[in-house]
Amino acid sequence: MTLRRPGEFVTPPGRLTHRSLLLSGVSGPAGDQTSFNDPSSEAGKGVHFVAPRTRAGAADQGEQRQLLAAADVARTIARIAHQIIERTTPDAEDADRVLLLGIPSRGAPLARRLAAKIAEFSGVTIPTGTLDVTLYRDDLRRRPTRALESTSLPVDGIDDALVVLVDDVLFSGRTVRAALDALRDHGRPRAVQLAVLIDRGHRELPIRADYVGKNVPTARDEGVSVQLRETDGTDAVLLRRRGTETSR
Ligand SMILES: O=P(O)(O)OC[C@H]1O[C@H](OP(=O)(O)OP(=O)(O)O)[C@H](O)[C@@H]1O
Ligand SMILES: O=c1cc[nH]c(=O)[nH]1
Repeated sequence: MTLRRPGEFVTPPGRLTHRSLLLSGVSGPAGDQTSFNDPSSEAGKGVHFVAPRTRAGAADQGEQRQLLAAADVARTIARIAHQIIERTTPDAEDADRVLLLGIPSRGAPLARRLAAKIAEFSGVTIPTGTLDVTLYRDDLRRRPTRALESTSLPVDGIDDALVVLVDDVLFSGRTVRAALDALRDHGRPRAVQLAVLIDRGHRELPIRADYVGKNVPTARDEGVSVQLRETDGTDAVLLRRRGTETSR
């Protein structure tokens, strides 16, 4: 673990090999429409379940199909940013301390982009960070050689904050489940919300997102690939044939 700025803890990628190291090292002081899964919100209705696609869907026409182009990705991120502002009112006097924590790898740049848009639209700068969930995954025995990513929490920690977890794709829900376990080792947020660019359905756990950029009905053997400038050199979302029936 290294200390970047006072109070900011960073677990370097690839350095930790055991969950106990993480625990001792970072327990610090501390559809087609964007949907908003507020149970009280009209906009959220109908987005909690995504019907499975049949195999005769668009991905059958080739090995991959573009679901979102760069401009669509930008618009979708801007829409989610507006929804986070609407729901968390970060500019209100009595607002919760809101934090955006990206789940590596692509959740991290997404969180930063959301924060930039929120600052642009509301004038409020929301602290961002990253949360590595690798050692909290429930498939470590099946895939023991995953590289560790970095955890970098805002200087004031996560206690009593409204933490918005950010990820690119929501599928089985197991990554988010791991993220909730990881969070618990860093503090006790007042509440945790989830923002994802793509919800492709096929949940295996009772988890849903509060902010969804795009619901994409998929077959289980398809794959959604989010590409971002920061990690892939370009912005796009692709639907790919995957050839496996199992989740990761
Ligand atoms: O809901 P789930 O079934 O857990 O799937 C969603 C996760 O899968 C991908 O991550 P992956 O583990 O492939 O790593 P990556 O972010 O480095 O691509 C994606 O970025 C999500 O984090
Ligand atoms: O299709 C999928 C499933 C999980 N994670 C992804 O990034 N894509």
